[in-house]
Amino acid sequence: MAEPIIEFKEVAKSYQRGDRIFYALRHVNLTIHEGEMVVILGPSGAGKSTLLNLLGGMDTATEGSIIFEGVDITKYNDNQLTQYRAKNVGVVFQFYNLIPTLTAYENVALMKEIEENTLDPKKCMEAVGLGEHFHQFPAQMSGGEQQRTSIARALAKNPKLLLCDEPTGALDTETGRGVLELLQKMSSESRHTVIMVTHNSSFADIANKVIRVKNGTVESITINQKPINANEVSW
Ligand SMILES: Nc1ncnc2c1ncn2[C@@H]1O[C@H](COP(=O)(O)OP(=O)(O)OP(=O)(O)O)[C@@H](O)[C@H]1O
Repeated sequence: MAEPIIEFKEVAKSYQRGDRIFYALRHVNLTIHEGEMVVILGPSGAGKSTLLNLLGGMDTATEGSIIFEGVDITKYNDNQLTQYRAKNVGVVFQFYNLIPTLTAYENVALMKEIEENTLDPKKCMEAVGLGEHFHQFPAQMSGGEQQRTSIARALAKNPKLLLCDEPTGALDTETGRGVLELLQKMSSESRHTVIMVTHNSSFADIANKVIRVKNGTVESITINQKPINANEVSW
């Protein structure tokens, strides 16, 4: 069994709403192992994005501990949290978030300007099957190609955690399946820990671990002994 990469112990995230405290998440206990493909499922407003943001150090917990490789990141100050994100976390969004005035290659290569120890942008683009598209601007690419570019950009950081928020949400089934296959390959072959938030319960079948979130709590965590290949998933 691989080592746990991240653990949540009694984690909560609350907000003050008027004179009340509102919990976006509470009593969250979970363990994610290196190289796992994890799917976080749940209805709108359940707390999925909150969970993803806490995993990525993009938000801070109000209670509990988040242990990454043995260190409690809830104790980090802003600088340490920035370092945590820079070194360990890549994010893929539903609407790609590419810079429209840069080519696909430049969008990926931009990481070199911002982060240390990045991977060769050319190799990252080839890894996602975009070897032929270096010089195209986002507007000249299909949705699937843009999402592959945004995955290549996230991979250029060589992140331990690859966090994906509805990565197929703007894509048709066939193209979405290609993106899921790529993400599954990232976890099984390159040992990236891939954590994906989705509304789509069919994606549970491709994950090693499925975390179901409802009304701000983790309703269940299930392990798939035999995840199906992403090219077989239908929705
Ligand atoms: N900054 C904030 N201030 C106050 N409440 C917030 C804040 N961020 C999130 N919430 C609340 O926390 C709850 C969970 O939100 P979250 O975005 O995590 O849900 P979600 O499961 O990702 O939903 P969706 O699928 O619609 O994106 C919601 O009720 C939301 O209104």
